[in-house]
Amino acid sequence: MSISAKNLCWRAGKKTIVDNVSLEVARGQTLGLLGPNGSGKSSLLRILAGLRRPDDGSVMLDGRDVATLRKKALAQRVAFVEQHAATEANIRVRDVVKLGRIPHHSPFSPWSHNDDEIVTAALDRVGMLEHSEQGWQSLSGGERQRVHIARALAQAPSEILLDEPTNHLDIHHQMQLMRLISELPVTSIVAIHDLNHAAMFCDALVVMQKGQIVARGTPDDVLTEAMLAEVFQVRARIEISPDHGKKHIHFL
Ligand SMILES: Nc1ncnc2c1ncn2[C@@H]1O[C@H](COP(=O)(O)OP(=O)(O)OP(=O)(O)O)[C@@H](O)[C@H]1O
Repeated sequence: MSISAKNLCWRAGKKTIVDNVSLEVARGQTLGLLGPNGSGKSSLLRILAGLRRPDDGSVMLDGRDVATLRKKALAQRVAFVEQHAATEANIRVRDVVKLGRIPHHSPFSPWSHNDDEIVTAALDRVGMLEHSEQGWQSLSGGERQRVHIARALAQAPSEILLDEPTNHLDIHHQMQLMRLISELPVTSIVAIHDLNHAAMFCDALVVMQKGQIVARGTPDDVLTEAMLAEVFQVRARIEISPDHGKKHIHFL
């Protein structure tokens, strides 16, 4: 397995935020992480990214415990796009994306033409190449989000974790980004609220509720009217879309 977690628990005070979570994602697969607000998705992603030590359990990358990896080695393979990622300084868009190359350099390895090409390709993939020279502070919310994703791509990760990456994006860019994530030859775990996008773009889904995994499997298996009623407290009618052949949810 590319990334796996075994019996993860994380507590804040007396509250158990992530409660005995185990999961596995095969190389190149896209796992969607669903759940109501406050169900523990961001907390779980932070643990999987190695930013937070679990109180119990372990995260493995290709069978190796991340707790044994040095920070730099972890950053060379795992990229994380956080929900409220902030960049304070007013640096150019291109320089923000260049930050993604830092884990691949040492004080003795100079910036190379290859790095430039990787940064250019990452900007191009999110449609931000023409904004390369623009200052960060002048970008719109959606443009900033796309630059954060370009930075993660420039990191050339083998695993990418994204916390609600389509926040701030218009529908065209939401679709473009979800398609990009699903087509990347990279293992992806993406926290997502749009259940129709989850059906269209994810290989597998995990549903969280109160810190626990309450459903898992293919989108076809997981997205049921009963699950939506139970976990999200909404009434819905689900059909197979005649257009893309995946489940499509009509909220009632
Ligand atoms: N450091 C912390 N201390 C105390 N409680 C916390 C801490 N971090 C998160 N929580 C709580 O843990 C729960 C899960 O939060 P988390 O952000 O992981 O949920 P989420 O599923 O990502 O939610 P959303 O969909 O709203 O982004 C929430 O009730 C939150 O208030």
